Amino acid sequence: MTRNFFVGGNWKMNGSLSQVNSLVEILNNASVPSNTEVVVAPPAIYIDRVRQAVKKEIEVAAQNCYYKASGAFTGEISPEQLKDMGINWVIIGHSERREIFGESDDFVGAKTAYALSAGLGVIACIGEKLEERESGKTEEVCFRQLKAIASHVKDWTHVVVAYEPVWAIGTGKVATPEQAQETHAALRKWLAENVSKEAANNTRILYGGSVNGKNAAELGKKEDIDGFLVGGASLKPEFADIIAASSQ
Ligand SMILES: O=C[C@H](O)COP(=O)(O)O
Repeated sequence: MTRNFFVGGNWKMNGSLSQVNSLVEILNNASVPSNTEVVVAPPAIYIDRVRQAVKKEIEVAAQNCYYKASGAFTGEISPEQLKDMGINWVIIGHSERREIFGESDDFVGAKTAYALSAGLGVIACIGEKLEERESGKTEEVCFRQLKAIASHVKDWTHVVVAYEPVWAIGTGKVATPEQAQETHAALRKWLAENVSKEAANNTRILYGGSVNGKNAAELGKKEDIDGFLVGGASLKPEFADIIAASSQ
């Protein structure tokens, strides 16, 4: 099974209207290899503008959503509303949502299942903190987070897993290709043993954490690294190099 490469750009809470327009221009000029899916996640207020302005080869994602269709949930956006606006992807369970906004493993699992049932593809994020890696708990933490998703989600066809070690996010401390590969392989083995062989073979596992135009190609060569979830560098022209790296 060939897993198509997947490059996600998570803009987080960055950008102004004029910066968003410049980023769209960069994206529209970027060449997207035929084996690569590119999905960018602007702040919610700019999602529709980006969707309308960006070329069709590039999809747009939300950075978060809730797990109800509608109702008194101030500040939230439903998966149904995203679909209504032509959005087909959402990022769920980013470590910033988990850490800053207190999202639990179970909440992340429930939101993932609901978003899938509404027809969205989900980029489901997992990853360990520095102290967890240093105490040898990387796999334990990642497996716990995956298990919470698997307890809600049976069909993984539209799930993309993003492994983002928290210590590598926004720090410039990228995991080495070997470190990332080791964890990705363990995650795939976990999927084979706990979900299905099909899910293990087909599910894209992205690496996220200080990916840039220089390190992307080496990381992307590793067998179990199927793409990236990029933060800071997705706000720069070098994002086009990261997209291109997938074909090297
Ligand atoms: O969602 C993206 C990750 O948090 C990675 O962010 P970064 O590339 O700025 O380290």
